[in-house]
Amino acid sequence: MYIVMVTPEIAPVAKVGGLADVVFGLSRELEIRGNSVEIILPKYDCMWYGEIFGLCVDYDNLWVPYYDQWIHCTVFFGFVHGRKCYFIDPHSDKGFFNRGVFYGHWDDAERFAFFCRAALEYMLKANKHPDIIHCHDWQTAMLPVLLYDIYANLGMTHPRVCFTLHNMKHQGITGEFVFRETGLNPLDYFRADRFQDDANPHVVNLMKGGIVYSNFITTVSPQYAWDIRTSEQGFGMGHTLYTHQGKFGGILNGIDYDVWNPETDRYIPHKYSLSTLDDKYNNKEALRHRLLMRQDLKPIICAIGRLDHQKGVYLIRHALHYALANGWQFVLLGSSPEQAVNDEFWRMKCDLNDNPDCHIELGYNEELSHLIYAGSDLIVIPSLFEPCGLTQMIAMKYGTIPIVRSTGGLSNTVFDANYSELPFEQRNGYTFYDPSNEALEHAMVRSVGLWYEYPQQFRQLMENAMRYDYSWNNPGEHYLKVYDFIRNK
Ligand SMILES: Nc1ncnc2c1ncn2[C@@H]1O[C@H](COP(=O)(O)OP(=O)(O)O[C@H]2O[C@H](CO)[C@@H](O)[C@H](O)[C@H]2O)[C@@H](O)[C@H]1O
Repeated sequence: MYIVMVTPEIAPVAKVGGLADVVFGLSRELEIRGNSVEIILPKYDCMWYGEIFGLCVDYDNLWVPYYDQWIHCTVFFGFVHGRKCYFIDPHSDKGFFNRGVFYGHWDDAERFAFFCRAALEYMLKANKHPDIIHCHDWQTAMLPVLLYDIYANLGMTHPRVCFTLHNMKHQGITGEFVFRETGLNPLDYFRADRFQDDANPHVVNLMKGGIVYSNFITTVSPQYAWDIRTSEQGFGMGHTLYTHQGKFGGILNGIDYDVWNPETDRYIPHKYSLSTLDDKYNNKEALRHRLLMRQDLKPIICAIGRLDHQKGVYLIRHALHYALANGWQFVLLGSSPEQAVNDEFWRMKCDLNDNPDCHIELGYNEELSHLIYAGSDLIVIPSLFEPCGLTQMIAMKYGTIPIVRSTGGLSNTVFDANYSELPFEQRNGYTFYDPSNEALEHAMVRSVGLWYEYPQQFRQLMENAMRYDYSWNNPGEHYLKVYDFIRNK
């Protein structure tokens, strides 16, 4: 099958969050299974160019409609760790993708609507007729309607569109100008059953339009698929998803075991596996050494991720203080797009600077994250909502036990050591439900209690976690079934 991914991110060159990992890992898996996969994304000025190989011009004369003008674009080609990527570079004084950051500008909707039109124009001109176009999140949600309204009439009748929702919190709320910008008639699309937002009839909801016009919609775990249809976690999209539920389903993400594997990880000093698990503790020593923490008989609890409200920032903060108050160790790696949250954690970092049981690293550091996954005993993930979550799956591969709030994908992947109905061999972590300090403390006490009092059982739990297969193998198969299903329609 010939698949084109249209995406705002791909790891590691253009990564803000887990979406980037998913696009990379899924593309790789699909290729391993004999499919042809190409990836189209914007050519951001802030990409990590050192990881793009053989970057060269693929198509220099692409003219993309924009209101009543045309914008000249150049399309570059390059390999990102073996994946075939096409980067669209618009030459406009608006500097669409030359802003030094990926997102966060007032005209984000306009920038990405343009990207959708440019991606289709490029496929048309370069004579690419994929079986499947796979779009990711609101940034690419204009593509299916543009395909249907404009490009099908120009001969692109073959491709079917799969649209994956990674996070319902960001839906691309904007004004009706995006239709005029991309060559669509607002009267046709600014309607209640199409792009009009359900809560505010005066605004356009790009994600909603993507749902209406795609052939199939997926989200990144079965539980989240349920949550967003039936609860406030849908951020107002429940009704639309209910209406389109016949073409909607949840497929659990995978992680890329080529990147996340303690047996081969180039970023950790001591490789290990199930049979050499003792070597994990050398990484614990190395982590403490690197972060100037004290070597002692204490568990290390870590937290890794975006410090976004979604991730339960107040619970992360509490976990840190609670761990230190009990004489355990804590390592935090994270960053926030919000200045106030960053400032708060900087203050905490300064206050705890001399504490030998704690390290706070603010910013994005891929390499350090590997050592933290390998060197920690436990990872805390108290998310208020979590579409899938990759960090718990990565941690388990490294024998690091997750303590999670049971929501979305976390509840599909982490099974409580004490309370799960599964046999002990299938239990792999600790869960709690109530988003309160007390519920979190209870789960932390249970996990650390086992670590101190019953090390053999704790080790058994680590082995259980490491045995789980959260690779792209199963999800890859599921996505191919979805593609086949819509291709034959
Ligand atoms: N400061 C930092 N330094 C280094 N590495 C860092 C880091 N902060 C985060 N990371 C890494 O980024 C990834 C984050 O994965 P998440 O699942 O938490 O993604 P996120 O919430 O962004 O994405 C959304 O999309 C993904 C993919 O669908 C869903 O799993 C998720 O639930 C949804 O919210 C992990 O690989 C983690 O190690």
